[in-house]
Amino acid sequence: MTTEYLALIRHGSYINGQWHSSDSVFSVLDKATNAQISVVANAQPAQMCAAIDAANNALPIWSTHSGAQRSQLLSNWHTLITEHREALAQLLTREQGKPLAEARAEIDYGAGYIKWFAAEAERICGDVMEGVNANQSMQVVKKPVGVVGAITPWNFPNAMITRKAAAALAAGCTFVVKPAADTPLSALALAALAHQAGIPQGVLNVVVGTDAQSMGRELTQSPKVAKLSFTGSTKVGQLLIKDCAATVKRVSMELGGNAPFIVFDDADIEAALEGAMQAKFRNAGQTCVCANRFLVQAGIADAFVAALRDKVATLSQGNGIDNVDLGPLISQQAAANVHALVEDAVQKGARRHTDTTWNNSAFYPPVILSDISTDMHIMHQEIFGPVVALSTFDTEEQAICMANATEYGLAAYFYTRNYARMQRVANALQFGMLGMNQAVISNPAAPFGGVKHSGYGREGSKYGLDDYLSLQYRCIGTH
Ligand SMILES: NC(=O)c1ccc[n+]([C@@H]2O[C@H](COP(=O)([O-])OP(=O)(O)OC[C@H]3O[C@@H](n4cnc5c(N)ncnc54)[C@H](O)[C@@H]3O)[C@@H](O)[C@H]2O)c1
Ligand SMILES: O=C[C@H](O)CS(=O)(=O)O
Repeated sequence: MTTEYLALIRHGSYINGQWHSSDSVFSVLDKATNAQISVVANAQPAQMCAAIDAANNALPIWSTHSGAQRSQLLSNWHTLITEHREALAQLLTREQGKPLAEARAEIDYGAGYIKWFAAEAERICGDVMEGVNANQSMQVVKKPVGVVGAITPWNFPNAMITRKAAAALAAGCTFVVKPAADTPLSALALAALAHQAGIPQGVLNVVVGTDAQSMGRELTQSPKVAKLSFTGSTKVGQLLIKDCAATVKRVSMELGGNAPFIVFDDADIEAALEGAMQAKFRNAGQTCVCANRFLVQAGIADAFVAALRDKVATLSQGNGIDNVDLGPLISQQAAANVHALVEDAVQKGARRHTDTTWNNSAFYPPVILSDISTDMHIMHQEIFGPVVALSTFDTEEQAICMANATEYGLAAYFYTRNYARMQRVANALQFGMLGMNQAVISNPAAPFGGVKHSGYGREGSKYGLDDYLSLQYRCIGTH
């Protein structure tokens, strides 16, 4: 298997159907062992420029492909990804750290977006309408926006690319992506399989390197790039939005989150506990939709914490390539950031319910804290680690107010068996996605995205193509 996943890697950027070397290289490390997996050519801004030119030159060819032809090529890509699922998953686990079972699930999830948009490519429809007078008819035609630039994060190095690329290519756009320097190999493996699938040169380009700022600037400032699709932190998203203003680009922003996980005293507690484990510990807490703030009704809080502690105690932690529940965080520094949030909370009065200690490595142990208050940083920042931060509430109104008290608005979760309460709370929560007695909510058929500082635009679902299409209105004189 090792040879297979290594065979998927090409050691440089994929531009215009060719693999590019560079004057310098950077190492990609196994996140569990810190051993070097591979070295990769470190792209320079000029190579990002070349990728943008390649995508621009490929536009006429690609947009003359019919929807059915684009669909077939996307289906070929999907088939190859599925055939190489295990090799892709092992590669992903090594460069990102997540347990192999989660990596396999991510490959399936990412491939699911390609399958979804292969079908959508054949369903791009406009409108034909009667004119407002006898000698007139009107048409609305959907057209690809053009060259799409994308910048993606390290926490889902496969699915965050396919979630964008599949929609862009289905719409008839061409695509240039800069993945995170921590996890370039999954992106390059996707490029290798896209090449094998017959996706024409220049249609999909992957530019890997460590100089994110310079390469990002090429994307935001090039007049040839019609749209920028970003997934990452809100802080970086805000910078990119500003930088795209000069060329009036369309932007999609999938940004940070601060998800509340509300448990009412009329909830199915066992279901809520299972949901809490799913919503908190996936990818060791490093997902944008992870439960970040647990809000539990006061009367059941002690029992909930005790039962959750018992479940957390069963979690295994270690090298993701083994059969563990929690892998390492993306870096030792990431673990230190999580620890700083825990220490701040404890110093300000939070109560610790786990006797784990951090050994200063990238492996951060699961922690449960209660008595969290609003003066603690952990209440307001993405934890991005396996830490439960729990507060209590008395009334439904208080729970809603606490849940909405954040600048973020990506995902929120709540558990109740009272139908009227379910409707009231759903209507009151200011988030793009709700898990109602459900903790795993992401799938290709769903419109994934947020509001407020979690961004805008939707990925997946029947709405997912809208971000890559523009409308042309045609008023036709029939005299
Ligand atoms: N909403 C979503 O769908 C979603 C999905 C995954 C991750 N995220 C968010 O992403 C963050 C974690 O990922 P991360 O640490 O990679 O985020 P990040 O914002 O630090 O980096 C994301 C990408 O942006 C690039 N980048 C960083 N600074 C840049 C700059 N100045 N100019 C251009 N590009 C730049 C990085 O190289 C990376 O490719 C969290 O906030 C998480 O919530 C959101
Ligand atoms: O971290 C962000 C991802 O979008 C999470 S999910 O896999 O889409 O739920």
